[in-house]
Amino acid sequence: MGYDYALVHLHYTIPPAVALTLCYYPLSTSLAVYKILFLVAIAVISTTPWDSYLIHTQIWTYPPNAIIGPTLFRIPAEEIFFFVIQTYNTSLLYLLLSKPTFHPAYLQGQKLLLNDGRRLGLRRWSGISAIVACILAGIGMIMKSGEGLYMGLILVWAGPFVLLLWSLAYQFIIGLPLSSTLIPVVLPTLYLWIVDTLALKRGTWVIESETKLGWHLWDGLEIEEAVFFLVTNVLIVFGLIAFDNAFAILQTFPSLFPTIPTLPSPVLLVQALLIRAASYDDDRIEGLQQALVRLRAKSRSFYLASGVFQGRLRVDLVLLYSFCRVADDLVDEAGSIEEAKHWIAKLNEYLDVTYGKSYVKAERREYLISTFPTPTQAALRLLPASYLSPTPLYDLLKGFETDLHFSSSNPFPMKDEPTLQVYGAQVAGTVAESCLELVFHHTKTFTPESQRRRIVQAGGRMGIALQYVNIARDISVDALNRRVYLPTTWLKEEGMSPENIIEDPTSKKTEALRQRLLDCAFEIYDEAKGAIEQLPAEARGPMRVAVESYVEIGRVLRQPGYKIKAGRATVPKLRRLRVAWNALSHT
Ligand SMILES: CC(C)=CCC/C(C)=C/CC/C(C)=C/CC/C(C)=C/[C@@H]1[C@@H](COP(=O)(O)OP(=O)(O)O)[C@]1(C)CC/C=C(\C)CC/C=C(\C)CCC=C(C)C
Repeated sequence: MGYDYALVHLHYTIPPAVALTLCYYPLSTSLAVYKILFLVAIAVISTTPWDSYLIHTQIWTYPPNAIIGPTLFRIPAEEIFFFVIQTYNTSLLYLLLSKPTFHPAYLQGQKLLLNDGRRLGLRRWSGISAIVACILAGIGMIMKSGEGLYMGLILVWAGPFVLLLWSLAYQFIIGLPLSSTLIPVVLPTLYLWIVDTLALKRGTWVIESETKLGWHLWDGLEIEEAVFFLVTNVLIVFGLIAFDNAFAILQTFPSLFPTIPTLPSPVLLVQALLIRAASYDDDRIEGLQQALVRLRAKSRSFYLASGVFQGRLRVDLVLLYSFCRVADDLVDEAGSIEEAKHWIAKLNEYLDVTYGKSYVKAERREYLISTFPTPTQAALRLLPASYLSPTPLYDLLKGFETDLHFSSSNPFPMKDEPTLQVYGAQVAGTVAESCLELVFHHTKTFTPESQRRRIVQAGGRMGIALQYVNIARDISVDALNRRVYLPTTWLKEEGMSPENIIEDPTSKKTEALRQRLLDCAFEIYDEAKGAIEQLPAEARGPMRVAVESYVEIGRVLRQPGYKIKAGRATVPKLRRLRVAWNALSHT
């Protein structure tokens, strides 16, 4: 009996497990726990017979003075623990690195396959050929026995699993960012190579000389060990990618899978993976890709927050953002007030079509194509209207109409704070209400009607707070467009007029008014934030991140001596990450 192998765990595998757990804990979800348990179970079940055979045939031995004693099918308890902890560590690293990835945007439908099909097909078959070649080489080594035996056994054991996962999920394996594919394989592999070198040198485990090739990757690291750790990490990461690929299919196509369980069964996951790409809704995939690009380009705060929402709620929030953004841009970027009015009228008509007031639903698509510019069509078409009530959306358009007053007979419509509140409620309170409708639709927890009403009311108030932050941030940018959202009554109190702001949006008096607006924003925020804790548990943390990452812009603006650079206040990336972390860790 000895503690050498146990000490390897104590020194090298448990510390990274603790560190990764602490990092991932605030981001963890029941789906993530399910994925890890699923993978650990497969790792233990698939490795045990193979490892037991290696020990039985003495290809691989453990000196009795290096292990504590208990075994399962001759495998020391420390070794079984290795299967578990390696799978756990690599999985956590993958989950951490792939958290921001919006998997539905990486699906490849028929249209995309037609464009890129040859290149993809070539890569697919190259992968299959390489894996099959490794398996055949492994069979050859086993048949020859002798020095290639251990390498042959590794290739023949791991090869079919890699082949299966590659065949099912090669599009994702090729298409996902390298941070979700290469890095979670390379980092743990390098680390385990170093640990293995130390363990082999100390004699914690021994590879018999007659059944190994005798090649070394570096001094003390046998090639078989290097390949073993590489392929096991490849298997773990490919397994997780295949899971995410299947879940992305379930999440993206309500027409194929009208409802999905929070924890999909392995059978459902395989069913999803086996669906032919020809049955995917190409337009939906393309629309989701565009929505993601729009969100990433236009809102750092909501892009960051979108990463912590899950499943179909995340998909629909991204689509709602895209709809609101496109509608806002159509009006804001119009060349004249007439054109802006035209777009508001068309958007109103589009809502009529969508909600079936004056047209039959089949005409919706036709109306869209004949009315709106091509780049905006997918965002408008993919609005998740069946779960959203129309009133907040019509009210949002009313808010856009208020913006048109700035260049008409009433150039400064924000005469006092109540008027500003109404405007805030229209352009942002409505958005909050729509977001909350999606939350209630997509979460399982039952929220009584009276509680929903209270939450929606507080959400509306929070929307106003965020809109105030938005206005406080954009005083200079808005002044360039001859827009002053600061209430005229406040300006009068300072002996100013809206024109003074347009002439000099950076004066001391303007700064004081910015702080006054922020004070109001924070007062409303303080009053409304408690309602987030009444939301279904699975939406609370993500909603805190969405709200806090936007409110942080206001905190930056309130810092004494803060100077706005390049026209707009921004929150540095690390600070945004810290805000998200704190929002998720909040209990
Ligand atoms: C996580 C995720 C993807 C969320 C999506 C949120 C969403 C749908 C946002 C839509 C934003 C948008 C383009 C609206 C059009 C009107 C508008 C411009 C509103 C202003 C947003 C500012 O965005 P941005 O800075 O990009 O705009 P400009 O560049 O200045 O044009 C607003 C400030 C409104 C944002 C308000 C919300 C998202 C509501 C937030 C409140 C909740 C979700 C409720 C919180 C819940 C409780 C219970 C308190």
